[in-house]
Amino acid sequence: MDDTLYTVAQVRAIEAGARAQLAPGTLMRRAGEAAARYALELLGGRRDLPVLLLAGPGNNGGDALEMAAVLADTGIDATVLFPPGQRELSEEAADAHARARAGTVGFIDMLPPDGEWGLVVDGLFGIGLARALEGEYRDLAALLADMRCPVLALDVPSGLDADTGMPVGPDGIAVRATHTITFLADKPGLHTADGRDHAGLVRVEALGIDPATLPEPAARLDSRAVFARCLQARRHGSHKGSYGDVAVIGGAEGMLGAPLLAARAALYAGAGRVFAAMLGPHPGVDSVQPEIMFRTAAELAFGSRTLVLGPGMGGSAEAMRLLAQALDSTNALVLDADALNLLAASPELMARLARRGAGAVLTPHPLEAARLLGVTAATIQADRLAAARSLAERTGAVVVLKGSGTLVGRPDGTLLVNPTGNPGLATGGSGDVLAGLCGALLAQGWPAWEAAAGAVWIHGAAADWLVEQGIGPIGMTAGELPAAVRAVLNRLVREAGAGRP
Ligand SMILES: NC(=O)C1=CN([C@@H]2O[C@H](COP(=O)(O)OP(=O)(O)OC[C@H]3O[C@@H](n4cnc5c(N)ncnc54)[C@H](O)[C@@H]3O)[C@@H](O)[C@H]2O)[C@@H](O)CC1
Ligand SMILES: [K+]
Repeated sequence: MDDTLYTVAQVRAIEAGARAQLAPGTLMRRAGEAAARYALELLGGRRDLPVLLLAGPGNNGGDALEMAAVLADTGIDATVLFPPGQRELSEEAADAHARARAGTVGFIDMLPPDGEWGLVVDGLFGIGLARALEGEYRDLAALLADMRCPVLALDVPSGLDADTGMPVGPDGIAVRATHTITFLADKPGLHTADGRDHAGLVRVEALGIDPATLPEPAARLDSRAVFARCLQARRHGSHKGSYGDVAVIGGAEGMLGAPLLAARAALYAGAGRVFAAMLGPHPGVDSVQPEIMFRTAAELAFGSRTLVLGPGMGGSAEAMRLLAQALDSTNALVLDADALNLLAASPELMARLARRGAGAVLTPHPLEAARLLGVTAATIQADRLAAARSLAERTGAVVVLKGSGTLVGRPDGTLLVNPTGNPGLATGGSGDVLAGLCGALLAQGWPAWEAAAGAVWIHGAAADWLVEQGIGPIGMTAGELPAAVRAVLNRLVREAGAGRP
């Protein structure tokens, strides 16, 4: 699977390189043909269903015109909505326009109120959108939300920034497509922030460009290939000591749930032994999961345990002392929730984190990331990739920026965008499960990068597995995730070892 993601600037450079070697209009023709093939697929091969194509003023509109001409040639009733006043077409878009006019394509300049379509195609704007959708374009984008048929976006859902996954411009809106066929290369904005909601299912169409000639991508999609080498089948001759200890440090008074969820996740993800080291009073035993060993945080010997700090930890002086001690240790660390808030409030602790070098994974949600960088959560969301990069660089840690299309970044600028998961994870405690899962993978010897990438992918895949069984997304609980994580992890290990005797 091609997992590469390119910025708009990179795509423009790839385009310029390709154009120089091809006859004029070749890329647009290929884009139109590929989109028409995909449309036929989405129509289930039926040629009796009418297709509406919205064509904008730029080359994205040119793609739509080219596509309309191809669809009409195959006998499909294709209608192009080409808003009036768009007369400054590029040469290739003008050619596409002429081809569509010469065939049986119908042209309209207003959306009929009673139109019934088998498919609607969004060819208003692609990567050339320079400001928020306004006027009739905005109205059209909004109208597409009410379509009862599939909506196929060409290249990028109109209005969406392909770099960031946010609508372009203040108060901008973007088309919500069910499918997107994106040209030349995949783009990060289709997979993070609001991107997944707007793009739907993404198909990449390389337009005949050999992927081997592409430059180093700005980011990649997270996939099992990133952590495949860590998926080891268990040896018969092993014992609990072979799989590491995880100690979850948290649970200030009244905040027992978070560390328990993290501890259960660590157990179900295969840690040899799991400790819950509580700052506040604790029950002594978890009757649901009696395998978890309770300790008072102040008395916990760190030893060589993997430490998961933060779930329900609070902001006490004791919490701060434990965090400082952990930062000064050489133990593998996951820092979550309150540990991140403490870090954000203390330049001194931040300096210790930066000094310690590798071996720490930070798992902020956008608000925690905002506190760490001293900005607002809206600023983080406005460019999640930049935020994840900047946090990883400043802290020297592997950073997991949570949210739709979770990002995993490391200090050298390498960035992953996670494609698994669903809105069922938008529930209290799912972050605690992620932290515990990541801790368990570290405890089993996975390096920080693989552990973070693996935890994020598996956590999302576990939620997807639950949804497949009718458990969520509405009402999925964090407590249901650890068993699903276990199922996914075992399946991955089985599949990685398939073929071995
Ligand atoms: N990059 C490539 O190699 C290829 C690009 N193709 C298509 O071309 C697209 C890029 O084409 P363009 O650069 O022409 O860009 P777009 O088609 O995305 O739009 C740019 C046009 O819209 C106008 N515009 C920008 N923002 C506006 C706004 N808010 N309201 C009204 N008008 C606005 C601009 O003045 C310009 O005329 C790609 O997304 C893709 O669909 C394809 O033809 C295939 C090859
Ligand atoms: K579009």
